[in-house]
Amino acid sequence: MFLLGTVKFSVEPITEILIEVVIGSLVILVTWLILSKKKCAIHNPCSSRTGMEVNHITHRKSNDGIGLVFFGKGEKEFEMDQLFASQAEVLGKGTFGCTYKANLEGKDALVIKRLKTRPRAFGKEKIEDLGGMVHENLLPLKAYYHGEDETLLISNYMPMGSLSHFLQGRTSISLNWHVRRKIAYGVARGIEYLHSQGPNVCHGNLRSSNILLTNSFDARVSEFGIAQLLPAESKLNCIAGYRAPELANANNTVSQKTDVYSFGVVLLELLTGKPPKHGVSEDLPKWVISMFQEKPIIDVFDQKLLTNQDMEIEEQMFLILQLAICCTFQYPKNRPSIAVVANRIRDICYSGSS
Ligand SMILES: Nc1ncnc2c1ncn2[C@@H]1O[C@H](COP(=O)(O)OP(=O)(O)OP(=O)(O)O)[C@@H](O)[C@H]1O
Repeated sequence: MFLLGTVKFSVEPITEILIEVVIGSLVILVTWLILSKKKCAIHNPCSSRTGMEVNHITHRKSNDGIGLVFFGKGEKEFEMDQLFASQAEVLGKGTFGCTYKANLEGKDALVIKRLKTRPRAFGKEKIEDLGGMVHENLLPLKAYYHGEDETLLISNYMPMGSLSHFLQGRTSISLNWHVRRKIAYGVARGIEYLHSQGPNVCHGNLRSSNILLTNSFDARVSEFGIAQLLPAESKLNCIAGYRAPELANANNTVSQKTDVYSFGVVLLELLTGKPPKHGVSEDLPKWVISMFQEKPIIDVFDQKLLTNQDMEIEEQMFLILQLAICCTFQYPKNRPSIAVVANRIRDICYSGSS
């Protein structure tokens, strides 16, 4: 059980830790009781265990180190002139700069992120590291442009849009539990892959608008690692609602544990259907805990998930809720690693018959 190994006492306020330990112990007990009834045949919903593509990435660099650089094995698909001449629409202004959709004639649409700050020294090498990260649950970088005045990151446009687009009701499609748990597991595996690249590698800005969906509702996490390209921005990132409490301290920066916190908030969004900032000031994790004290647990869940009265689904939702609470524990050392989280989601959701 993941929690026992991570809980340690220290000089921090003892009451806060005691609350986390009590919640954690309950999680362990209930999880053990429920899962001990289940069989262990694992049905992995994804094609491969690791999700890593077998193709090794080959970087194609411009000769002078400045200009357009493509990742992968494909041919150079376009020139900068074509990109600048294309029809572009603004998708939004995010933490790291403006994002455009570019329609090039006869080609699939592209997304271009124009970084508002120039990456620090060695930024190009770091972008190339990001371009080498390939996993089926990450949206790969297709190319980047590093010019005299600006840096652009280029990826494929995902027509289905983001998870937040679906959860915040901007479409009439309502995601059922099977889709939501697949997204949760996919995101966990994508982040697990990122974290496996080194102890300091993290996403740094995980949120539901950075989880893009394929036509079959598979998750592709975007914007990974940009926070670490632009360290000056890393304080600003992780917008309110997804930001782990320790980032309030000016000495702390994003880390694998702050990713786990943000992932816990995404899990809560999937379970409750509510935005990460619930009400005027209340964070979703706090709202969920306050609901425990006042109402039956079932009232926490998105009512759209409760229409079938399926006991097995409700049991899974309950267990994933407990996991989300562990991910959003106040103290980073009490949070599980993302690898443990991914395994728990697999055990909870895919170890039975469904
Ligand atoms: N490759 C993509 N395909 C489709 N939509 C995308 C793609 N990349 C980003 N978007 C969408 O474009 C919008 C603007 O993205 P942008 O990254 O600028 O802002 P954000 O994700 O809201 O904020 P932040 O950059 O702080 O994470 C978001 O709604 C996002 O979901």
